[in-house]
Amino acid sequence: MATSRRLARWLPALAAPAAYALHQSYLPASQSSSTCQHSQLDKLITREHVQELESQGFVVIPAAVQQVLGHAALERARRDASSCHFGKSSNRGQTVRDDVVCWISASDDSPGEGLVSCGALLRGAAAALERHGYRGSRHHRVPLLLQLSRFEPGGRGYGRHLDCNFQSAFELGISSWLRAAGSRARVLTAMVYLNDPDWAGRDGGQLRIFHGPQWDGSRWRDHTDVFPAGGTLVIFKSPQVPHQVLPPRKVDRHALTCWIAGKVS
Ligand SMILES: O=C(O)CCC(=O)C(=O)O
Ligand SMILES: [Fe+2]
Repeated sequence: MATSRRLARWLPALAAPAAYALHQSYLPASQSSSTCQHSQLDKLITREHVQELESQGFVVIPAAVQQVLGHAALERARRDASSCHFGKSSNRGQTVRDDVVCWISASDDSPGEGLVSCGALLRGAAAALERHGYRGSRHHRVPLLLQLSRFEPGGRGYGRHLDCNFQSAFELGISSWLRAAGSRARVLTAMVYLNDPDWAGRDGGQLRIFHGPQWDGSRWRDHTDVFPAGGTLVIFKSPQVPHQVLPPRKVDRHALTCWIAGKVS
């Protein structure tokens, strides 16, 4: 009797750390942002970029790969991307999603020199933002695995979504909710496009970022379309910025994505 009363007293105290440990075990392997610093990216990113990200939720830096790593590196990464082995993503949910993906490991050279150098650039984004005073989130963790996605012409793109899944354990069921721990921890999405640098309007495939009403000088718009031109770097706040991918029209569309975890400030 005394034992069961003691157990009843200790059980809640034991359950909380156990639940925390279980939750942590579902987070993707990651490193602190300071271990992923990229000195050339630190020079490209400015205080103005950081202010744009803080105020409007996203920032777009055209030709970032070319400026930091050079044109040849972008071409190497494009070649590497075209020879990856892609499969359907396990994270499909209710949203239309017609891409195929391949996971690129930061601790492995096998995806090719071009992809590895673009991955290192992306993985340096959190440290570069911190260096220039970013305050939107903190305690950044950078994953070891990056997503390479391919959208093919004729598909439906990727419907409007957030990169964080905030559905409750009741809605998802406990095991899917635990598996979504990594997605809930995301605070920043950093992406580079590995396409033709001259990607144009007729090619489709825009990333449509929804930001609420903004005056663009001639009319109110609630979204901005970003062309996935090769080398463009896009960073946005994962929990707050809904976005979608319009279907590409003629050629395959490749993007390398790094989801940075942390705490929203
Ligand atoms: O490729 C893009 O532009 C965005 C892809 C995307 O939204 C995602 O993978 O979650
Ligand atoms: Fe997304």
